[in-house]
Amino acid sequence: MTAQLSARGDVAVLVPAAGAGLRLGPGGPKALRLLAGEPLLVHAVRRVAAAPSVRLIVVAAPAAEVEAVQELLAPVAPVTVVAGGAERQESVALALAQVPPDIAIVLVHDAARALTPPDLIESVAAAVRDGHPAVIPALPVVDTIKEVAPGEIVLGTVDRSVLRSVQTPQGFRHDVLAAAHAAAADQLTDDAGLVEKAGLPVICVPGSELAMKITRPLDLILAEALLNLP
Ligand SMILES: Nc1ccn([C@@H]2O[C@H](COP(=O)(O)OP(=O)(O)OP(=O)(O)O)[C@@H](O)[C@H]2O)c(=O)n1
Ligand SMILES: C[C@](O)(CO)[C@H](O)COP(=O)(O)O
Repeated sequence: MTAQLSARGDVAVLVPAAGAGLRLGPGGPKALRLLAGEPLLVHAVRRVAAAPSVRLIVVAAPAAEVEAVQELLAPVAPVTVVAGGAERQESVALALAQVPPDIAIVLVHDAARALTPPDLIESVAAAVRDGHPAVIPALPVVDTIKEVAPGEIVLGTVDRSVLRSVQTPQGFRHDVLAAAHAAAADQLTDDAGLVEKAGLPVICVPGSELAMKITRPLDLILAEALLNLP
């Protein structure tokens, strides 16, 4: 059954899904790879659509797959699909252009974080609603981190107590995200980085292990196990 989005919601969620998935290995665009018989993008969008604050979902699909993705998602939720760009940041900018000015909060997600629970989406949106211009879900770093020089020469050990592993969805005041993208000079790996460069505060809220990014082949096996959790 197609989910209904809330007409009174104040949140748009952008779902960049145009990546090749090179680290996952051969098998086509990552967002269309199957997890328990369904594409990762379907898992991701179903969970986004289940978050009560969401009024609009915009997916950036691989350019050759726009129509296929529209058909794939039609039974899942009402979704706007655009062609993505060569880099994640470009895909986000192309999706952001579809968000009307009356939507106050924009969340930027990854199709690759297919099992992200709706309550994480709500907690990020709530922190933006509470007055934070930029909010990112994050987890403590569990490994010891070394800084290395070329040749894998260890230069030193980084104090991991001040490090966080950052997830999506990352939430922003709409005007803040739009200005950050308009001013972007480099391709960064996340949207909060653009806001940091603009000198605005970014805060972390607790992330979720379920919001893991499916990146390498073992991640698909882990995700399948997570899906089967009671
Ligand atoms: N040009 C791009 C590159 C990435 N993404 C999306 O950004 C998210 C996070 O990127 P990542 O997990 O790195 O995906 P890929 O770029 O596909 O992976 P890889 O780097 O292994 O090729 C994914 O949902 C991916 O589809 C995108 O929309 N457009
Ligand atoms: C946005 C992100 O998921 C936050 O951790 C991450 O930066 C995406 O990086 P990738 O190299 O495109 O996977």
